[in-house]
Amino acid sequence: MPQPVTPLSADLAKKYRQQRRGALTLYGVALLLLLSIFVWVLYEQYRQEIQALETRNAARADVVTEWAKGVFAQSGQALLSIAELVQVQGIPPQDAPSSIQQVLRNRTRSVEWIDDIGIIDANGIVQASALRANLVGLDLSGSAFFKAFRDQDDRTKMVTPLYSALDDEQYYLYQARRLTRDNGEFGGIAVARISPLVFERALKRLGLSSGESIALVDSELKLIARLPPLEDPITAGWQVESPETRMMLEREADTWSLRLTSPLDQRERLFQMQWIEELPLLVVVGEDVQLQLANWRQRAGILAGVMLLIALLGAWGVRHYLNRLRFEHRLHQSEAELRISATAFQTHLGMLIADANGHVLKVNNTFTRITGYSEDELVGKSTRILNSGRHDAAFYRKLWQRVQVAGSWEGEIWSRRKNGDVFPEWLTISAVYDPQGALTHYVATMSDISESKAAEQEIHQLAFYDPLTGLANRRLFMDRMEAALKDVNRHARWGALLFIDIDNFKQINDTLGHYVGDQLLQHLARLIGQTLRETDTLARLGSDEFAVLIEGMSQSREHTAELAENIAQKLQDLIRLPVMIRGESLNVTASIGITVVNDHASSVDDYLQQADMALFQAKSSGRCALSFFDPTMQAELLARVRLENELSQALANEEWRLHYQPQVDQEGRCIGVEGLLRWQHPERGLVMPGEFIPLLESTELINPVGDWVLEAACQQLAQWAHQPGFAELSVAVNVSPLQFRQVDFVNKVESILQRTGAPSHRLKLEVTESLFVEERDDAREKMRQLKQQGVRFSLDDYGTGYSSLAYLAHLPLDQLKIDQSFVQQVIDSKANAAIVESTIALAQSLSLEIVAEGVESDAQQAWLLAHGCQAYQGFLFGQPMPLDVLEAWLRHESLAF
Ligand SMILES: Nc1nc2c(ncn2[C@@H]2O[C@H](COP(=O)(O)O[C@H]3[C@@H](O)[C@H](n4cnc5c(=O)[nH]c(N)nc54)O[C@@H]3COP(=O)(O)O)[C@@H](O)[C@H]2O)c(=O)[nH]1
Repeated sequence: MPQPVTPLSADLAKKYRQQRRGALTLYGVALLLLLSIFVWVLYEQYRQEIQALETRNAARADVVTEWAKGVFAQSGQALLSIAELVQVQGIPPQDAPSSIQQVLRNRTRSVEWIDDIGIIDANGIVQASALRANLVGLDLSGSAFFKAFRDQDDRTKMVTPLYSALDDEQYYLYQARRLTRDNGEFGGIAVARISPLVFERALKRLGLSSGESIALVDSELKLIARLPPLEDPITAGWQVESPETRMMLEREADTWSLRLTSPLDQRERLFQMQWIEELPLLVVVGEDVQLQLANWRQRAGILAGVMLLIALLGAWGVRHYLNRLRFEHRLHQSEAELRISATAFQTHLGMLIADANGHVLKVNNTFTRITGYSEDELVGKSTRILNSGRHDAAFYRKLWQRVQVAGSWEGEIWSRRKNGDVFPEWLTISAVYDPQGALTHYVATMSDISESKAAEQEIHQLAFYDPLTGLANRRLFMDRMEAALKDVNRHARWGALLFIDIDNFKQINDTLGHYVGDQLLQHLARLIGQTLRETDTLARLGSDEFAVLIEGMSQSREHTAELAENIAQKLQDLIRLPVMIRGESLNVTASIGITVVNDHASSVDDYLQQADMALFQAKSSGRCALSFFDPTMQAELLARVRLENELSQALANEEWRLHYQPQVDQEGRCIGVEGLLRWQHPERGLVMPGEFIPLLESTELINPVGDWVLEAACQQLAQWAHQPGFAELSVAVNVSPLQFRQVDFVNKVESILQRTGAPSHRLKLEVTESLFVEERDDAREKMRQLKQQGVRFSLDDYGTGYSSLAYLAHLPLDQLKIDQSFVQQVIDSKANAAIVESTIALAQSLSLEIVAEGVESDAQQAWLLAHGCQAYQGFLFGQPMPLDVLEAWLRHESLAF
């Protein structure tokens, strides 16, 4: 019992893909999260580092600021004491050094960073200098800081940016204090000169960490002091060019922090800048960012390493998981495939697995069912056990070569069942290779195609063979003809095509029944087949029509025709031999049409048509005839076909006309007319019945056309019935035997009479003796029925047939019509005269009217009258004429009688 194959491998693959996608997504999300945390931690640390740096810088800046403030507070104190002293003592004159000079010196010495102290009077003249007597008397009234004190009453003290000293051209800071007299007036200023070196020395004492820088800059961004010290030319008074710093100065903030590349040593630093309150001094503390972030970078490196490790561990885990997933998926897939294989193995196809040596390893149930061998009987055996013996060694050699080269072979092959039956199968053999490319197995699938082969054979048989005789049918015959035409050309040898038609076969069928007819056909098929060579083709094309194709007969047309004629005669002789079927001895003959196949330019249809025409000609010349195709006959037949087509359209095109020929009595008075059919052809004009009546009869078109004649004649009778001079006229019409034999002929005539209202006793139907050759009783009965309606009958063309007089006597006839061939010879031929005489006598004895047709001369009329015939029809009295001409003629004649 095959197991259900679920889930399908497509589902498995989908599930596997989903799980794999899930795992990868989870890993990716975790990695992203971890990376985010890592970045966040690093950023936080960085931020803290920078913050710590800023805090440290600010603290340092505060220290420097406080220290600088202290410096200027001390020197300011010294200046204050001098100011108080001057207020008390006043400014001594230049030439009288006083104790004030000493005070100035003392103060200069007491505050180590004061380079010199001087006093400038209210006019801006240097009055005293602690250390530089040469400065005394110098006029500084134009200096900015002096003007500031002189012009601003409320200014008490001031520290200047760096100024270059006039004496030594060194840069100094100047700290000044207003001197006020007792009366409160401006008394000048006390000025302390402070060397920038004092700051440098002081900063050195602060001690710098690596990468740290501390600088003091004046309000005009001139460098006062800087640690670590810079090399020449960057010394005190050096103008710091830093757009960022200038920008910050312009913002007028007290303190700020910014990160920039130092314009002094080009190292990137985080700077803390801070104005020293009330002093034109800017403290700039910087820390080398890269140096300070070294630890942070180290930590970041470690963190990145950890992060990478985690990512790798995660990747390893995911990979491991995916591998496991893949393994499980393959496992499931393999299981599913195994189940599929197991199920597939048990299919409606027979399956066999053999090893590389062709020894059976396994077969399925279907194989067992088809071959009859159980698995146990086959396992270990060579697959040759199944060979049917219908194929030679070369066949099997090619088969296995194909398997080796292409990896597989498939085709139709005969095999043998266990019970010995040979059967056709559709076999597929596939070679199986291991991953190294070595052949390991063969897998064969097979299906028993006996039934489909049989059906195929049957279909082929039905499609190409006649079921009754087993001969080729028209289709197969046409194919063979096609092939033969090619051969004619290739081998330059002519052939012949014979159409054989059994004479009067229909009669045999009708009289002896279809079974006998079939038996006869089978007998003839065998007979003809035995006579012909194997290379000839015999086919049954229609009910009793056989065709024979004989190829490669001769290189000359005449010889081919001669041979074909001999064969045809031989066949006719054989067919003529009596045969016993169902106790009946049958003698049949055959007509044969022959055409020589000599030209590949003509098509198969052309040749079939030629043979058909030849057969038609043969049959036209009577039973057991033989005829060769004649091109003139072909032209005639084509004309006939064209005429047939035109005739079939004539009724619809209203091309039929009825002309009337008068019939007169011995006085010349018109006693009736004969209606004669004419065809008003659109191109050929008026066509006489001799040209078309036979064709109308052979195509049975005579029936509808005959109906039209009857209808036209009756309508005319009805019209004349009320016209004086016409009412007494009878109208005779020719009725073909075919028309008369119609089952409903009597009904048709009756209904025409009824419909038109024609007086039935004025209608005369002209019938010929041939009507009574077959089914004479039926004819007589129909005549009798119509006679009861008043219709009259005339026996036309009397004398040309061989009617039994005894039988004629029993027919309900009214008139005998002497054929014109006798009438016209009545004067010149005694024989004809005798026939006419006896005909008149017969009519008289049977009490029949007698009318002579074809009377052309007075002598003929006189003779006829002399011998008792008193009614005449002929050109002597009038030709067949259209109605209006006839009516005019009658009026003229009626005047005459
Ligand atoms: N079934 C039908 N057959 C018909 C019909 N109409 C005519 N026919 C048959 O055609 C035959 C020829 O007819 P047609 O050519 O019209 O010839 C008729 C006369 O014209 C001709 N005739 C009469 N008098 C003379 C004469 O003095 N000389 C002369 N050479 N010919 C003459 O005879 C024909 C009449 O013959 P018949 O019918 O036997 O009286 C015609 O024979 C019919 O068989 C039709 O409607 N249906």
